[in-house]
Amino acid sequence: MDYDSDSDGSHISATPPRDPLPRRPPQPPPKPPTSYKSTASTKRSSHLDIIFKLKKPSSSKHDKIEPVPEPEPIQQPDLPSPVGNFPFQIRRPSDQPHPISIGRSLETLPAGFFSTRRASFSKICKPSLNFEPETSPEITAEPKINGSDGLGSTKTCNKKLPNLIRGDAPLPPVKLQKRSEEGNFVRLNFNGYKRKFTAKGKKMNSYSYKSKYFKRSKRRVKSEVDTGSLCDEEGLVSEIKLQSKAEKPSRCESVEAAISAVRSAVSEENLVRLLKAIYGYDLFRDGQLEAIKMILAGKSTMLVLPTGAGKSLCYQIPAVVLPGITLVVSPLVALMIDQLKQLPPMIQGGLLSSSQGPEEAAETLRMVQEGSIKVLFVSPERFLNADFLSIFSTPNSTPNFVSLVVVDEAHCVSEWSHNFRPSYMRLGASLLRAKLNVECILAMTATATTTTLQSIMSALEISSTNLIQKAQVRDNLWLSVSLSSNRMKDMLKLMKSSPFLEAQSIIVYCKFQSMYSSQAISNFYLHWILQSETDVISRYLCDNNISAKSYHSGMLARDRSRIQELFCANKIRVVIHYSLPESLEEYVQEIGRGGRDGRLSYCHLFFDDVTYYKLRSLMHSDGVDEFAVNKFLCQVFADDTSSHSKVCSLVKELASRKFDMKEEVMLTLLTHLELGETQYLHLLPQLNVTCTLNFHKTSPMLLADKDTAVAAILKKSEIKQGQYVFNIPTVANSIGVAPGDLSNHLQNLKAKGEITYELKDPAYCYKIVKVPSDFCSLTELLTRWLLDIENCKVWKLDAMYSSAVFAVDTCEKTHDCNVAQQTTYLQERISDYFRGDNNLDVLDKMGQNSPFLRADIKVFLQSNSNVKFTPRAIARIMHGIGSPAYPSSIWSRTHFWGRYIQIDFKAVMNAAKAELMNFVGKDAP
Ligand SMILES: Nc1ncnc2c1ncn2[C@@H]1O[C@H](COP(=O)(O)OP(=O)(O)OP(=O)(O)O)[C@@H](O)[C@H]1O
Repeated sequence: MDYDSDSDGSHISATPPRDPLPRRPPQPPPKPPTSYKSTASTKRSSHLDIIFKLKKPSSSKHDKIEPVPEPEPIQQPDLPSPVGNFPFQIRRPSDQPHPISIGRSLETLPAGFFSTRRASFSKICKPSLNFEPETSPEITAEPKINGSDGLGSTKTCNKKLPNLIRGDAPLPPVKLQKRSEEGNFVRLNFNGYKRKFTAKGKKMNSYSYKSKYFKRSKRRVKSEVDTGSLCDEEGLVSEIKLQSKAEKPSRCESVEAAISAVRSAVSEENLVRLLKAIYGYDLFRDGQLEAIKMILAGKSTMLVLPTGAGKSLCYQIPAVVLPGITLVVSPLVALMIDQLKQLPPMIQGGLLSSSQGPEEAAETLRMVQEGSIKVLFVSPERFLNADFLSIFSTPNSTPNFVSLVVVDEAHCVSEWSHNFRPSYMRLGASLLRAKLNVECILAMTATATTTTLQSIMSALEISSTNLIQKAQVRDNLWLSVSLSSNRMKDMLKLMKSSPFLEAQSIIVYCKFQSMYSSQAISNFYLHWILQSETDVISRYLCDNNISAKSYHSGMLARDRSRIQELFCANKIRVVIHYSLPESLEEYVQEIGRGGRDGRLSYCHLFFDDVTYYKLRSLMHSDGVDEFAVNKFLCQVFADDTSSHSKVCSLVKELASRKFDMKEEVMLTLLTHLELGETQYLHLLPQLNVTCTLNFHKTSPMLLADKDTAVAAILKKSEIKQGQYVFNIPTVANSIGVAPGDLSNHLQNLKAKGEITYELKDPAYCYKIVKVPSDFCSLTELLTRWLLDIENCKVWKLDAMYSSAVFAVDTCEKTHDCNVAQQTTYLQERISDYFRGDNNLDVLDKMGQNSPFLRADIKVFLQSNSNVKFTPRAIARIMHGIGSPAYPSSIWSRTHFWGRYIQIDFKAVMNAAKAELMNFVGKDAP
């Protein structure tokens, strides 16, 4: 395949670029869904005409690669915005001038449509959303959630701010921000003022002082008072709660006494006493006491509490009472660090992460073994490590036995959740019991549908009677939604209106990062630059005198943690979604960043159809076909030998391109092959498998005479430019040692000055346990499973989009648009969704066909006749999404990139399949 070909001749198009298309017949009436699995048949047709304004298209390549577009000026005069009202109108799509109904027309977009600037803003003279709640609560209203805030909260932002992506950026490659739960958002100190505080000490747990993570700039932290604020040069202010040293001794004594009391009798009275002694709180919040009692009774528990409702306390209290270690499994290092920081001073904590140096990890393990760590945070990948597991396979009498395993973000266990992680599949109850000898498991999440809960509880063997579930959205969050065709302008207006204007801290969630090309210093190359939407928006806000900082996964960890620290402890009063979330789970989790101290907070969501279409396409970016799964399986088992002790490896990048499969998808398949009904393989920790080695002291032959490893290296290496290049597992297998042992041996030789070497090519490593007897049925099974996951993601997005459309519609109907009405509607909708209500209305606004689709595919195939395509690869290109074998940096240059984003992905795949059959006769896959 020629990736360098810039011109594919695809400027010749069957689609008349700017002519209006014939109308499609109206959509059939909606059908109620049956289950998320049968997405295609369960989605309801739109009863609304969803429209959007078509901008003058740009078909020039150069238009596509313009730098970040600035928002267009508002064409119409500003309407007065009454205080407390939305500064613009919430409207149904049909309010837009010159509507083009997606239901009836516009099956294709002119080339480059999505690369044009944003549609211009138009104001509508319709009733506006009134932000005055019926009961007129103040923004400083007291907590509404159960229980009191006692000493106030120290824990505010932190963790799992979901992986977001981008908004309506111009076409060249649409790309989700690197998936990370740390989030991509703009954080604001709306008032932008600076305050200087001095403070007396930092809150630390007894272990944390050793960690590099807790070093803080002395310039910014000085000690004086118990509660202070940090302030950086740009005026972002964050409050930190600090613990007075004088308080410690008496507190420790009362904690000891309270722990003994609970150990002798797990009564409510004793637990409240312990709560007071450790945290200073007077009351448990809803669900906490019940969960703690259940865990202390040794019962595995499923806990579903909203974000910020106080889940951490539900394992921290048992951790001090139970005799052994509490292992907390978290999906992200940032999350672990944050949770470790939040441990009360009397709970000794530690963490093990891949980002630690060997000395730091060894020190933590030493402390674990001597029993001086009570709470240990680990990633699920750690469970692949036999050495780690062996530490805990000890009798209950030793200091390092595990009393409790906490699975945080437990929804990651389920493939039907919004954030499935294959490594979480490893946390099945049978493995935890067998390897860790643990009886009690606590699974915690803030967002899970009934289906997700069922799959978590079945994997972790938690009885249905041990489910503690409270409302998914706290009632101190006021929710509103508006459709916007110029989100930047609308957001600015929103922020400059009440009550947003009064808020000190605002989070703006963004979705995408996009690649923009820019002329490089040398004129010969075009460079692609990753630009995060958060950067664009924060720059725009700063230009408009609002102090804002960008925070996204593409930033340096150091910069990120500085911004996080500065903002973290602030009481976030406003959450703005600049882009549609991918699911109601994601929405709920993100709005949960607001009002964590229980005070009233406002959450506004902007949505638009363009973002919806882009996201809908992206939901198909992980999908794979039977053909690819079959090729993948053949490769995985290609190395089968009679000896099952041999280690096989699959270089991630190469395999990903070869099978056109994302790395996470390959890992999902491999994990299924290990943990599915039949165990076909045993996964090992990932390794860099390609070694490039130089000899320095002794000649290679002489060294090989006395060293069998070196002899094997000489035998199995290729010599490239005088260097020995070999595969670590291959050499290790040939001398019957583990790859890790060979690596250690190489390190010794290096220390003696004999060799230098470099390792590259991260690879999945595994041992084959059993070769499948029937590749075809296994292929079919795995493909079906992945397809169900793909459909589930699409359904979740449709449910999110429909909720936004219906919330706007609800407002429209009342002509009064009070934010309370939207809040009530969204709360009900969210609870129906999480309950798994089968009557949930879900719009299906995707077109099913276009008269030009087949003809365009034909032209595309003709102009790329030297390239092999699958129907899915063609559909991805027509939807403007890159894949490992057809990267967006190359394929976004085609004229057809993203042209059929509004036609259902499967319909495009079917058309591509038919055209491929015509084009290559019987050879189409
Ligand atoms: N009983 C209580 N009384 C007062 N404040 C509490 C109580 N329990 C917890 N909190 C405070 O509530 C805040 C949020 O708690 P926590 O971080 O445990 O929430 P969470 O449910 O784990 O949130 P997330 O879903 O983001 O992980 C913390 O500041 C915590 O100290």
